Amino acid sequence: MSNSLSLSNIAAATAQGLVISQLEVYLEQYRLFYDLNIVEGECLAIQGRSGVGKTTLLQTIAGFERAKSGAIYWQGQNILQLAPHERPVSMLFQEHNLFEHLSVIKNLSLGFADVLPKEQLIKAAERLGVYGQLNKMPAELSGGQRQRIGLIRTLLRPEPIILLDEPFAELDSDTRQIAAEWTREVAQQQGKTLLVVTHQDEDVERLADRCLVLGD
Ligand SMILES: Nc1ncnc2c1ncn2[C@@H]1O[C@H](COP(=O)(O)OP(=O)(O)OP(=O)(O)O)[C@@H](O)[C@H]1O
Repeated sequence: MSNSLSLSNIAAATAQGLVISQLEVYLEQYRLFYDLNIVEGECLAIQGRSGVGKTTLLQTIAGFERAKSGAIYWQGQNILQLAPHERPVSMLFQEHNLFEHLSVIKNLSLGFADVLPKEQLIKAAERLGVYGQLNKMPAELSGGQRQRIGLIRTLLRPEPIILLDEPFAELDSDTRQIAAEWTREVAQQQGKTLLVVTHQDEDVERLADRCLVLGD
């Protein structure tokens, strides 16, 4: 099943009265207000000036910041009271994504309760140019290599909602394109619902079904 729903598909389905599964976010946090709906399987890019509240939105959906008030519905259930590890969410932060005392491959295996999707991990590492780093410690990696390892782990974990906070910021333009296209492909194949904070319009074009520009 392809979960890459175009907006026209969504409009058509809605017109036919079909129930569309959504992530619904109604939040008050600090002095910020959020009201957004994201269809399951959609990729939403989030932009806006520095300080407008992009990271706060992702951190609150993931449960790392406690909302002042509101609700977050996923498939009809309010997940706002759940602890971060209980939420159906996998998040890539701007930094601090790897455990320093664990090798890269051990970092990658975190979050897989059953079997590590080793073949998938190796394919991803090859595609993103970090295969040679798998047996190293995080301290031996460059910022861009760390970012790609974090991206692979975040995308391949089983949670259906993926939050990426400036995931390509440390990558050169060629690697950025490869990483964005890989992200899009995996998200589509696995039916992930993706929220991506980015300052780059090219990421929006490569990845997103829709772009939300947060304003004051
Ligand atoms: N713990 C906190 N307590 C009070 N206000 C906070 C806290 N954390 C963030 N804020 C405020 O929330 C607002 C949004 O910050 P946030 O980091 O989400 O912005 P952003 O859009 O992600 O910025 P950038 O593009 O620079 O990363 C800012 O005005 C910030 O001062």
